[in-house]
Amino acid sequence: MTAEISKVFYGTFIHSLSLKNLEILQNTLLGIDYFGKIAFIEKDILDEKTLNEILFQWKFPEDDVIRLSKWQFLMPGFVDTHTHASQYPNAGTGMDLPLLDWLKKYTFPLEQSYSSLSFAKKMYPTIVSHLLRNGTTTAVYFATTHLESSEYLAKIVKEKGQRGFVGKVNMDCNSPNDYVETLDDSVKSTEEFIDYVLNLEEEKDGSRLVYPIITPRFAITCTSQLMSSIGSLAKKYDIPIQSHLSENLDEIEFISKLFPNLSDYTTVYDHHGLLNGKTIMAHGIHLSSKERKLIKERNVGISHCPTSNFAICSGICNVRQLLNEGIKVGLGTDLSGGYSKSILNAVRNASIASRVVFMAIPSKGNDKSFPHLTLPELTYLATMGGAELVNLDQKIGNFLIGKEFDALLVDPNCNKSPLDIFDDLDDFERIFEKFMFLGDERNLKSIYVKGQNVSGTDFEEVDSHDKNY
Ligand SMILES: O=c1[nH]c(=O)c2nc[nH]c2[nH]1
Ligand SMILES: [Zn+2]
Repeated sequence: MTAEISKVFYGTFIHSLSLKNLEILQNTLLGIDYFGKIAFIEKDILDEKTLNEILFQWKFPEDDVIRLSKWQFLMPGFVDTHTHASQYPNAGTGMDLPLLDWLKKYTFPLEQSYSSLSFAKKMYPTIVSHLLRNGTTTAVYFATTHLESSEYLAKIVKEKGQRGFVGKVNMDCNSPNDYVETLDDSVKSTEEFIDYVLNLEEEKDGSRLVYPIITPRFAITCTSQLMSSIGSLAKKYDIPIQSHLSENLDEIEFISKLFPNLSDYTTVYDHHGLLNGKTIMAHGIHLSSKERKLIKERNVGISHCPTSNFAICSGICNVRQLLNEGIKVGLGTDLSGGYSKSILNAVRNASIASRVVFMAIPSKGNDKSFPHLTLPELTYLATMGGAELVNLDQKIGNFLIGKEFDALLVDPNCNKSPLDIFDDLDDFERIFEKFMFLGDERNLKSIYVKGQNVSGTDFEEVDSHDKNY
């Protein structure tokens, strides 16, 4: 017992041990060291004497313990595995067109505005704050093609204390005349961007919270040469890759015309060296079984973005099938195809999407059980599943000793809470389910990344019935 302890919580912890196993730990004491790592977890502490003995061993003052009040709990922070920070100003608008028309009419013109750094300075701090405030402790961002604005987004993510992957977008064809790069510029500025992000100041333990991610927008807007070149950069710097895959039927048809010698959309990315265990592909709705097999073989993760899929009518991803086939899945908000910045909203729409898939397939025989995504599965996708996609599952995603403490202190009983608790009826499992389906940022009393409370000054104080903090 050598680690110095910086924080100790006592109360209820809810987290995923696996897709099927949601663990609820009550009367639990959890300590965090000065590097933000979980140093100890002691379960079933039912009396003050035992509690004090443990605190004494860890040389931690009893008065400094953060005691959660009745019905409060801590859960792992959310991982948003796919979102476009640049598109936030359009969130909640422009849901009347399918993908390719939507890009042309609404999305490309907005993204072009980020050629101005002062526009980026107005927008990016707001979106990063909103995501954090909604419990997203790790986010995987698309910026735009613009180097300076993309660097600024990475700087803001770092300053606000969020864990993040930031991508400067690459696009050198099939794009508007005023929003397209040359092959050379695209590759050069991407390498400059990587260098900038990798040189942002490290954490006190030498690790980093913000990483660059290679971001070919999608195979429609990238030439073969561009995809191969930035695939090489991903290899050279050993950094992750993100893009879009099989979102919309017109998109897939366009791809087959652009790459007639390659058998399908997934193979296009594979051919250009873009598929590996650090690749995140958004959507993956209309994949053939051959494509799913390749995705599994390459250990690529799929970011399921149901709100976006419903809003711009792209289709409904059969997540159950992906999971059954052993493909990694996380959740994404996909702003602004998706209108909501909250992973809680993605959880709810993932639940609905899975029920729609079930209803669209005529039920067979006597088995009337729903193959919809369950609460433990949805929780896993929003936390551990996301951590797997960003290859941080050994570091974050649940509460195990040695992991970094990325967590949400949830107060289901806060002032103006969107959910009601009935003491005679409810238990922690029901309260947790209510939070996942009814809760919102008002319920998030504190947000921790690597043990630091990042709730910050731009957060409104959430009233509480309890004065322990
Ligand atoms: O949902 C999406 N949002 C985008 O910005 C985009 N670009 C290519 N494909 C895309 N899909
Ligand atoms: Zn997207």
